[in-house]
Amino acid sequence: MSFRIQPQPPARPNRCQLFGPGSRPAIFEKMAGSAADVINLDLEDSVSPADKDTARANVIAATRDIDWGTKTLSVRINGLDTPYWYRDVIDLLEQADERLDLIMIPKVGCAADLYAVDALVTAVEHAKGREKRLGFEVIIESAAGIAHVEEIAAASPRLQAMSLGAADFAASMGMQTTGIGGTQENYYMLHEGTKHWSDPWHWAQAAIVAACRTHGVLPVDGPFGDFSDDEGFRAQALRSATLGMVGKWAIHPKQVALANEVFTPSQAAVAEAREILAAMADAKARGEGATVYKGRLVDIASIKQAEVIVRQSEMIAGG
Ligand SMILES: CC(=O)SCCNC(=O)CCNC(=O)[C@H](O)C(C)(C)COP(=O)(O)OP(=O)(O)OC[C@H]1O[C@@H](n2cnc3c(N)ncnc32)[C@H](O)[C@@H]1OP(=O)(O)O
Ligand SMILES: O=CC(=O)O
Ligand SMILES: [Mg+2]
Repeated sequence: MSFRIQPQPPARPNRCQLFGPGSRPAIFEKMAGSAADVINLDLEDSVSPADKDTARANVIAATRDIDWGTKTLSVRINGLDTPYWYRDVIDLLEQADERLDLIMIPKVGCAADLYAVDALVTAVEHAKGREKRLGFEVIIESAAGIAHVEEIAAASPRLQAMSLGAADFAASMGMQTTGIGGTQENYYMLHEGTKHWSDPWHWAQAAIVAACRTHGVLPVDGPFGDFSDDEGFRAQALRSATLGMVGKWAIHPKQVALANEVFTPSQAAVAEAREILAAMADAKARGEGATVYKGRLVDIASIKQAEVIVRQSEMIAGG
């Protein structure tokens, strides 16, 4: 137990983060017109080294020239192990419109990574007199990242969201797969001759959710590479939502509606949550801490569970 109140994460919708390469400005208007809550313009792994400077210029122009509506606008910078990241940060902070909400820092391995970026961002913000304080999001996608996930979640007051990056994570962990998320053919239990597939991403997701919930950060599931497999995407997203994640990346526009559907609490789920709250209000009026709802126990913890669903639904409706 702890006497500390668990902090709430930022109250903004984050059901789907739509990615697009910064080197492909022709799709920026399409991204802006999508139903994604968050837009991630990429300067990192979807951009070839030869295109890094052009992509950076495209993205900076897009913060000024494109109407992003009420979306959260984020740019994924290059990793701290590259020669590009400092120029990404300086040019974005010196030249991008204050419409930019977040930068996403990939491949974070320890809290000091965020400290370093925070120091640079803070210096340029002061030097340029930027009034809007830039937020951060990070990707956990390495062995070091998952080993230090809790200190990373606590590392900066700018941090708003943390994603699992299945592709780089698999590579860093030495996993025998080229799949990006989803079921892995060889990860099964055998019971009386029948295969039961298990979820190799589960433990990392659970670690991320726990770190995020401890420190008031939004936990997000990253990419699902096979964009021709809608049911595979939905199954992965449903598992993530059940574990406590608030959204998932889309690496193709057809994944946006799938993510929004899964991470928006259904009308039935909201109605049931409200009924549980009503049943508990009646129980409280009778001086009881526990009661029966549809043949099952509900008690004071059930109020908190129901409030998670109602709060998420109201926040999405209001956003
Ligand atoms: C592991 C990681 O790091 S994941 C994150 C980094 N990766 C990325 O950002 C990749 C993002 N996705 C993409 O670049 C592209 O979607 C690709 C390369 C996967 C596929 O691109 P295409 O071959 O153009 O796909 P496709 O032909 O199916 O596109 C259909 C339509 O959607 C548009 N489109 C494609 N990708 C996007 C996108 N990310 N956002 C918005 N619109 C898009 C196309 O322009 C096309 O529009 P049209 O019908 O008006 O012509
Ligand atoms: O950056 C994302 C990943 O899966 O790697
Ligand atoms: Mg990656």
